[in-house]
Amino acid sequence: MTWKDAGSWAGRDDGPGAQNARWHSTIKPWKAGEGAGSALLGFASDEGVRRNKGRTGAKTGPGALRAALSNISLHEPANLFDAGDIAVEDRELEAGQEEFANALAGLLRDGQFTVGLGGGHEITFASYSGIAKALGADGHWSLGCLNIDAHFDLRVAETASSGTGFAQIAEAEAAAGRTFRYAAVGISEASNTKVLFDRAAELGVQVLLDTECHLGNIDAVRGFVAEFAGSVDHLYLTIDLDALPASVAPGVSAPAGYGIGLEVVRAIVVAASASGKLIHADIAELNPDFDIDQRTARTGARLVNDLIMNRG
Ligand SMILES: N=CN[C@@H](CCC(=O)O)C(=O)O
Ligand SMILES: [Mn+2]
Ligand SMILES: [Mn+2]
Repeated sequence: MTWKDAGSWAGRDDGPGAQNARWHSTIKPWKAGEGAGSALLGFASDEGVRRNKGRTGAKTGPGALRAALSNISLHEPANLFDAGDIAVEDRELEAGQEEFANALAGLLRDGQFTVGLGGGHEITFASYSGIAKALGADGHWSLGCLNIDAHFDLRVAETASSGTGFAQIAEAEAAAGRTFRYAAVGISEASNTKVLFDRAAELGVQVLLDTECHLGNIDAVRGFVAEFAGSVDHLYLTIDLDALPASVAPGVSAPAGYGIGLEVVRAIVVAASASGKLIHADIAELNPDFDIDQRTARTGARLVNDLIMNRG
């Protein structure tokens, strides 16, 4: 790991002290044993998106998220660490996922709450693998995977991609003798074939459709998250930015024609964070090449901030 993209941590300076704190003036490079806090770990990859025939460019997502986080004001004391990036080079996705998993497990063992900065949604299997390593691969723990996404990412294919993450997790959980626990929120009927809906039903996936995720239904949405979190030992939250409307999140591989509103996504994120079960979260699919005026990066950064600052 390297303290790459350190140049991303720069911004407005209104003076010293906690009253003027922002991310860029607070965050430090991570070193083991410096106390529990929240640690960022980037996954500079879009190989999964390339394999899934999407629009590449997400590998510069971690740096763009750091740049958008930099100026966000901090109203409470926070122990923030940056553990750098794991970069996927030369189409070596599986090796990169393994490297990310090892680095993540080290951060979790050090007592950090961790946030992965994607990268394509192939970060999901890397995140899951790191959590499993930290918890003990053969253990009897239960992990709930909560995905905010327009897509199930349950594709079954010869090679891993940004669209196969939860099928890979289902297989790994079955091999370890555990039950696959997956809740997907924001799923679009228009963007997932019947094959994928049938696979989700076979795997017992709990689903909230995009059309159900609106402010008029917010209590039910919060209840869905709380109930899912209450049913597992540990919760892993993954946010695919293509769950949001294309007007809010244009900088993704597959912009949403419908999408769920930011108020609802934030309510889900805060409910997950406040559940007391959240062990790790990540944010995926930011593609700065297609962003407009940092819209998607700023939205993603705000969600990362609110996730970390609302921990239960
Ligand atoms: N990360 C997942 N992506 C979607 C991509 C859909 C698309 O490119 O239209 C999926 O595989 O279903
Ligand atoms: Mn998606
Ligand atoms: Mn996805």
